[in-house]
Amino acid sequence: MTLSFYKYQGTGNDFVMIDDRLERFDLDDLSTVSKICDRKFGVGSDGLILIRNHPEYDFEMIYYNADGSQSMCGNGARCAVAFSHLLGIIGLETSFLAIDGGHKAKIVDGKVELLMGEISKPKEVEGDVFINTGSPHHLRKVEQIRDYPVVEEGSRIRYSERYPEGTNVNFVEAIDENEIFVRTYERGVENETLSCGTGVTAAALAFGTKNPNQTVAIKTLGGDLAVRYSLNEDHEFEDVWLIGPAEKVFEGTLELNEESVAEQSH
Ligand SMILES: N[C@H](CCC[C@H](N)C(=O)O)C(=O)O
Repeated sequence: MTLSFYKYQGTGNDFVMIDDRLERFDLDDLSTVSKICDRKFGVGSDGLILIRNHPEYDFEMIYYNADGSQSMCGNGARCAVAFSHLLGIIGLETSFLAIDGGHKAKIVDGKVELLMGEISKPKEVEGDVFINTGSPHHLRKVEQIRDYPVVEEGSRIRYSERYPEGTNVNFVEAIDENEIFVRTYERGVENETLSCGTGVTAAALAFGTKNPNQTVAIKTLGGDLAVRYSLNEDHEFEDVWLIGPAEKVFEGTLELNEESVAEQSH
């Protein structure tokens, strides 16, 4: 059975995208998800994204990390918007469904702006910070970030008893008043990724700026992102937008053995 796919990347966080509006992909077949994401035996990516129809939204995005686990993915959502535009499902604005609920997004000057969903209040954790921006993030302020042992320290925190479900771990260095550099160890990829959308959003909110209603510039190993947000009178985050590029890299076809694709009769 062959399935066509597209490869997208958003500041180096890369995804296999499948137009699954015919609902042929078996959502429970996690071994096929990991095979597709495998960088030696498959296409290779940080995650896999299915686009499906939805009665109340322009589309639904179903995201899997490379290990088959599921969560909200900010960069993946931005790539899903660009992909849905390419497929002609949407124009330049959309309202779509992800695992953490509905999101608005728009394509402006070739970048995708994503309105983030519910965000938890920052919690202090032994000198670090924890925020859930649709996926869980442990954040630590560091110096000389380029030399920081991201995988060693990131995996230690990710697998610590504090996080029975695991967490993503971000290391953040302040560049100036409104600019930070972020490196991320990602749960479900179990490695450092070149950028993490929900992670840089958490970093911007935790350490990004002293001036609310500002845009925080974020540098990552994979490229530049921005987060714009405002604070309401209770000092809660509101209108949090994640902004950045989402590029199509190539397209191809996947050879899937029969059991990887749900029978037509389902
Ligand atoms: N690995 C994350 C999901 C993907 C997050 C990241 N790729 C993003 O852009 O937000 C988790 O398991 O919570």
